[in-house]
Amino acid sequence: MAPVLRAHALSKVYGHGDSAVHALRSVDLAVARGEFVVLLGASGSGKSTLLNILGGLDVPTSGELFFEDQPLHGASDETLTGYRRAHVGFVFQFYNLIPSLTVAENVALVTDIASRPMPVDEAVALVGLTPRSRHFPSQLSGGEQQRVAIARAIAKRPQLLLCDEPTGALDYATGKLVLEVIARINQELGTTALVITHNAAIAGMADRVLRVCDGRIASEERPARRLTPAELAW
Ligand SMILES: Nc1ncnc2c1ncn2[C@@H]1O[C@H](COP(=O)(O)OP(=O)(O)OP(=O)(O)O)[C@@H](O)[C@H]1O
Repeated sequence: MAPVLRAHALSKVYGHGDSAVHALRSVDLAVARGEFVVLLGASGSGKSTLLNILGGLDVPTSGELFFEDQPLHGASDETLTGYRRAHVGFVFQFYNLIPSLTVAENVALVTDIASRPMPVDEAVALVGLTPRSRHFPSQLSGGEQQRVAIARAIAKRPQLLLCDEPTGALDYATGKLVLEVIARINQELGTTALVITHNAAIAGMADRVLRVCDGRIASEERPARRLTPAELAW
């Protein structure tokens, strides 16, 4: 099957001259539809830069990037906004929920503007928060707030779920619950998932693990069997 994302010789340089930072150095990558990819790597290795470019939040300095057959390199801001809106759900370390809106209302913000969203209740149920649907973010734990952020990201039925350190602010047990939700969405909805983490143990959940080092994909491995988050230990 054709990859959903294809990058060729993707490079990103921030700044100029002596102060130039080579955040990505000629990255080649193809991501299969429905794949669960974990990105590991030291701080500053280029993981977020890569994820942001794949998600149309940032643009490469050079190289090519395709979503299905659509070129994203050299695309206008308008095209990138349309790409993100239609196809990409983002989850970040901090949940970025609107404090004055309930769980359901936070999710509805997205479903109101999406073209073929799932019902809000369905998105909230997928992350296991139906009983908390009318609660406000301040009434929820960190892990629950992150699950609301995931519900919001997937409610528009994106092709891609891009997660940058989704468990970075959570304790062990809570982080696992959040990862279980991401794994379930990947498997039940077939959403292609890319997850950045500092936590090598999470890699056992993946179809493929990419190690990013100094702006390059230094190695990749495909675990023989995908573990469930419950089987992970760290
Ligand atoms: N807007 C920017 N301007 C200048 N340099 C940047 C910018 N964004 C990132 N960088 C630099 O690019 C390099 C890669 O950063 P990036 O955030 O992609 O790394 P990372 O692997 O995600 O790190 P972390 O795990 O700490 O989030 C770093 O040296 C960083 O300082």
